[in-house]
Amino acid sequence: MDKIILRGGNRLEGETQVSGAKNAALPLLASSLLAEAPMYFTNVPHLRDVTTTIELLGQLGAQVIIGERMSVEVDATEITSLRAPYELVKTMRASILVLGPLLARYGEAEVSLPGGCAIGTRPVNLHLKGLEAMGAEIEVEEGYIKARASRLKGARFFFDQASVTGTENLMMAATLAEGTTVLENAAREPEVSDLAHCLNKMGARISGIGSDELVIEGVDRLHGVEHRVLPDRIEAGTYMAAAALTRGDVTLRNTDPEHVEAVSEKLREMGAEVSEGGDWIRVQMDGRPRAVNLRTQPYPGFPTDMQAQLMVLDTLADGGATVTETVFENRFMHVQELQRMGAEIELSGNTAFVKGVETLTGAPVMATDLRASASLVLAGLVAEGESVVERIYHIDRGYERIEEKLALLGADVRRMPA
Ligand SMILES: CC(=O)N[C@H]1[C@@H](OP(=O)(O)OP(=O)(O)OC[C@H]2O[C@@H](n3ccc(=O)[nH]c3=O)[C@H](O)[C@@H]2O)O[C@H](CO)[C@@H](O)[C@@H]1O
Ligand SMILES: C=C(OP(=O)(O)O)C(=O)O
Repeated sequence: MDKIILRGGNRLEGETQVSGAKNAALPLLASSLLAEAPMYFTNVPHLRDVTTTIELLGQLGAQVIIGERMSVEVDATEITSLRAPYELVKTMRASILVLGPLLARYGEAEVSLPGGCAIGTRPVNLHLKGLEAMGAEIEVEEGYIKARASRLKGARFFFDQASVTGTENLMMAATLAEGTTVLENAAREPEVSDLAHCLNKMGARISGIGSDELVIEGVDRLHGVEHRVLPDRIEAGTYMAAAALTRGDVTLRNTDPEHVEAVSEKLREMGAEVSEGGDWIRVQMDGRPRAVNLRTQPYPGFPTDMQAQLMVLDTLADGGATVTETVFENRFMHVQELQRMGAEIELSGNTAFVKGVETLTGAPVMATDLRASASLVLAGLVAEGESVVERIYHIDRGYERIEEKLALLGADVRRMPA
């Protein structure tokens, strides 16, 4: 397994390009299953989860062509299978996103249950309940969700817990249902809106985009379109944190400042200067961060996918702070590893109490989740001596060439192949 080796202490300076968003690309690729003609996506990030999705679409019988400059064409007009196998779903929970489209277009789907993962149990009960409300018959047998519906019917569905992929799955299913679907307490994440805009270009009739109530009038068919994947706000946030942590000066291009506002606000409270224009953000920092409390919330609140990375700033802050995780029950895998690097953190339930220290020290570390691993890379940028971050395949799920981008900004970092 590849490792990332870092020597801490370099200040990050310069510019980097933000890639397309993983969490937008995955549902967009799945939406190709709804179209009666090929879909063409640009700004698709080169990530392990994207490759897994392409492999899954290929197994279903879609023709996928990977073009130049991160473009991907998906022709799902002649599907040969309606089954998403465990072998692929277990490596990427977002495979559940093929359920809604397959059921809506073909009246049948068999998708492996994703199961839990490092950050919690992560049930899909709301995806299933919503599809049942739309008339689907669903059975769970031998670890597979088996769903059938001759034609889905529009329904009113309330999410008792806002769910990002749940909203995306039901929204995609509803586009081809008979009648109108209303999704209440829908997720408002920008990736949900990006998908909704793409579906409308394909001929869907979705209103309320960006709000917590989506109204979807079903149509008979959707056509193929071209769509550019929106920039990755979590990748952007991670480089913003890296800039602040190393007391650097970094400008991010191809990004949307509005989508990272909650992170920018926290970094400003910590003492960074964050300036922004139409599609760029600059983060400058001098001196030690101030300790700042963090509490994760659905969008537009502070994202759970940035909790681990900003906690690293608190470990080096002047003062103490609490970090409260409200979205997932067990998203503190980074804590033990940060402690091994000298951080002073105490965990109690869903809250971490972080007391800032003067320095972290390099160590061999690893995590079994994407953002926890990213936070360890950030810690390695400032820790004294050498840090070795193992199990880098988790990072490759969500960060494109992280070591190259960081090295171009001045970090002492390299990947050691297995
Ligand atoms: C591919 C993708 O877009 N992944 C993102 C998506 O994950 P994902 O869509 O899986 O996360 P959800 O928004 O569904 O999860 C939010 C909360 O709802 C709960 N829940 C969810 C569905 C369900 O049927 N029942 C239920 O109880 C979950 O356990 C969790 O506590 O949103 C998360 C929250 O912003 C992010 O961390 C992930 O990066
Ligand atoms: C939790 C994440 O992703 P996923 O939902 O794909 O596991 C993430 O991107 O941080």
